Amino acid sequence: MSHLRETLRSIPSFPADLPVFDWERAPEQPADLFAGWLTEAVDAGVPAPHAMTLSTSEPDGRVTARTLVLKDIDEHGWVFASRDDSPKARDLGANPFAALTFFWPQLGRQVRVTGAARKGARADSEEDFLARPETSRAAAFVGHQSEPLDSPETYRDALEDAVSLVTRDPSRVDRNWSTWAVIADEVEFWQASRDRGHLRLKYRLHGRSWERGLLWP
Ligand SMILES: Cc1cc2nc3c(=O)[nH]c(=O)nc-3n(C[C@H](O)[C@H](O)[C@H](O)COP(=O)(O)O)c2cc1C
Repeated sequence: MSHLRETLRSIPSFPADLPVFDWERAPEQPADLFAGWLTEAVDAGVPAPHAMTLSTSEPDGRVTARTLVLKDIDEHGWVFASRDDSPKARDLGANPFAALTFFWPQLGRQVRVTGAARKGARADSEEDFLARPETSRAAAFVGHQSEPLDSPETYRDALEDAVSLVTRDPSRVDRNWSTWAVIADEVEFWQASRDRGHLRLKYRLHGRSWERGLLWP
């Protein structure tokens, strides 16, 4: 057996002490259960508990995924922000369906959110942009996200120019920055159990109300 395979087999996926998921008393709205689990992840000290995997599909059906941070859950859904000229935004322009995956290992929990992503109002995108730290705003102004780069120096020079732009004009907004909301039609909560009696509770939107039921783990 290779050393790597041996190492991988020896790693436990979850700690011994896990919360018990009282699924029968789960709230009617998946967003409420999600907010509770996210708060517990924050309280448990899970690093970057707001980090999530966003999966999209390219026009030819190839699937791509990357990590983003969750910005909010509002009346539309699970909100993230990115550039309009990024590959993910192009994917969503061609096929709005997306999936978000959260994993909070210390609690043995995974949440999967699926639905169509819709671009937020311009005012929301501008508000989100201006709430970002100065260096993040500057990085956005650099642009070219995901395009080939010839050297780190080229990027650093462009970033330096963008930092001075932001310093000179702190209220300047990048019109290419947008928020998006994944309007969930399915949300699945997965709770690990030490004795492998894992629980999966799936919410499905039927018309305007959510139905929920267990899935075989
Ligand atoms: C922890 C973490 C958080 C990130 N948050 C964001 C984000 O909120 N928005 C964003 O555009 N990219 C974010 N990124 C970078 C993306 O993962 C990705 O590299 C970038 O958006 C380009 O993706 P694309 O080529 O699929 O469009 C984050 C990366 C990490 C590791």
